[in-house]
Amino acid sequence: MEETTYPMRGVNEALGAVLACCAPLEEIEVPAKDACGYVVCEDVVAPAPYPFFDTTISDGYAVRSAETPCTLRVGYAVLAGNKPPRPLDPGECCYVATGAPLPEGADAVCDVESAAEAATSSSVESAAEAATSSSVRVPVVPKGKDVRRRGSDHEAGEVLIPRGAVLRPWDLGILATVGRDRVRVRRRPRVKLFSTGDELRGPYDPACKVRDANRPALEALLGGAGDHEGGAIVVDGGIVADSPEALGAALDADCDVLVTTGGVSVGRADFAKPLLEARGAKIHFGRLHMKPGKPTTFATLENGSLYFGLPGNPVSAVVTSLLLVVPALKKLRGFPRDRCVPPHLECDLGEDVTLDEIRPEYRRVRVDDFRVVRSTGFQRSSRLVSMHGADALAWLPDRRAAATSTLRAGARVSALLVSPLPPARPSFFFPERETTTHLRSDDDLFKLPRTDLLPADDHLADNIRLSDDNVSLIVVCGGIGLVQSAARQIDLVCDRPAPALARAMATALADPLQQPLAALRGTTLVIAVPENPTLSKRCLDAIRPALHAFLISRTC
Ligand SMILES: Nc1nc2c(c(=O)[nH]1)N[C@H]1C(S)=C(S)[C@@H](COP(=O)(O)OP(=O)(O)OC[C@H]3O[C@@H](n4cnc5c(N)ncnc54)[C@H](O)[C@@H]3O)O[C@H]1N2
Ligand code: MOO
Repeated sequence: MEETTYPMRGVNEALGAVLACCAPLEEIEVPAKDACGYVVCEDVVAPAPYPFFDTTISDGYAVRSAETPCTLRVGYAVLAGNKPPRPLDPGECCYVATGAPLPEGADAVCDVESAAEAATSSSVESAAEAATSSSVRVPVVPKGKDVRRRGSDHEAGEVLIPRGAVLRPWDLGILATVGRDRVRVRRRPRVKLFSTGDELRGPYDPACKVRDANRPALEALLGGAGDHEGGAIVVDGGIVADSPEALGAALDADCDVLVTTGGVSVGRADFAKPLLEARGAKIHFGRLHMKPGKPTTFATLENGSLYFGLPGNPVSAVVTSLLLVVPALKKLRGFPRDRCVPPHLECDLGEDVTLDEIRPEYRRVRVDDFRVVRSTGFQRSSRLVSMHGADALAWLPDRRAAATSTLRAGARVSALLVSPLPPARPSFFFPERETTTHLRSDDDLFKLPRTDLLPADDHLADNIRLSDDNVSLIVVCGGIGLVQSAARQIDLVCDRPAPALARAMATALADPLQQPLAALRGTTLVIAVPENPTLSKRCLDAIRPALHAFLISRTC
């Protein structure tokens, strides 16, 4: 076996080298409607105050506030887009639709609902009727009520979108609001993408052995406009045969970034590195201390293009694209450096994992409830299905660095997010109370996988029903006092009481007005403890050994 001469580089060092080579591309002007995802190169400044005139934020009556409360004649109506025909006379009001200009003399608006309420039953009975009456009774309307002043959304000269921002869909609305149909942005990089390998056939070829999975995956990843994608203009270069001549022709492509997959390892048909050397390209790194992705190569070509030689194994190609190529493309697009790299989340391992002997690993994981990571299955670098459903790449140290061969469930790991996270289960949408915050941060139970914490409110029964079948333990906070509100809801959804646990907690509390509960719903244990943080902890402490035994039996 031929031994490669390239030193093994750490991923952070490699990322630093990549970003150092990526100077933001030049500025261009694009139609504002096409500017989503571009980095803007100018401060977008409001040319005029907005709104242009004093207007109203409700459908109602423009009044002179000093005259209220009173009955007023409805002199005329102004709809949005119309001009008031004349100033308001004393004793007069006018109907105004939301967004219509206020007439001179008006300094407040009484919405139609309040006018209807203030009216006697003989005159006006509903908001709809009030809107069409010829006179209206209005209550006290303070000066300025429901008035949207000229320039109160933004003043002339205000910076609405600062230079350097990534334009989002709503920013296109802002550009439209201020009448900008073109905007200065940084050019998107042009990427040329090739797959290499004699064994490969077209991605959708019905009769073949190895279909090209890398081009469709990388074209979408590098060209996609999502937060985790590259946002480049990707040109598909097709499949390149395993020969130095064919690869050499590919390397001559005119683009900002050239990406090939395959042929970067040390095999007889792996021509990328020798060819780069022969052509005098500057090779920044040729091997990485990571799994997957070891033979990843990065170079500056003679014509100035940047070159990524990614491994042919599809997972390796995708993972190294996420960690290196997407950040490079973002830097070229003008993103600030800290926004080029995938964000990371500190998570707990949801299961024991065996570490690689030599290389730190980027394991494909899903992230549950923003805190627990679980593997997407068998992690071989040819098995692209391990990317399916992956929200993040969990960084796992190698055995030597970790001084162990296995990381246990509950261990802290850093997860690099590669897609938008799925929502947490419904219970997490409820406002955190003192107890829930306290328990979550302090209690080891909640660092274990498959535990859930619910407040004792009207939604409790529904929330227990909605909890994932995989949840082993649900802790309900409160509802165990005089009226036992949690008991009724827990009864509705649980099949069997667990009286021994309830008794142990009650004994620990020694308070007749606090009756903790315990019941089983299938194999999920539901317990209800006091809301008070000290008392809830006392309950959990009383049954902790039993809970641990129960949770472990559920995990096995
Ligand atoms: N003696 C050694 N052998 C290998 C080493 C090593 O250090 N010493 N490293 C291994 C690692 S790690 C990787 S990763 C691969 C990468 O090799 P290449 O980049 O040269 O890739 P290929 O050999 O061309 O292909 C690898 C594998 O992937 C399949 N493939 C390639 N392209 C595609 C594609 N577009 N779509 C689907 N599948 C593709 C190809 O058929 C091979 O099965 O090298 C190891 N070997
Ligand atoms: O480093 Mo390779 O990319 O694991 O299979």
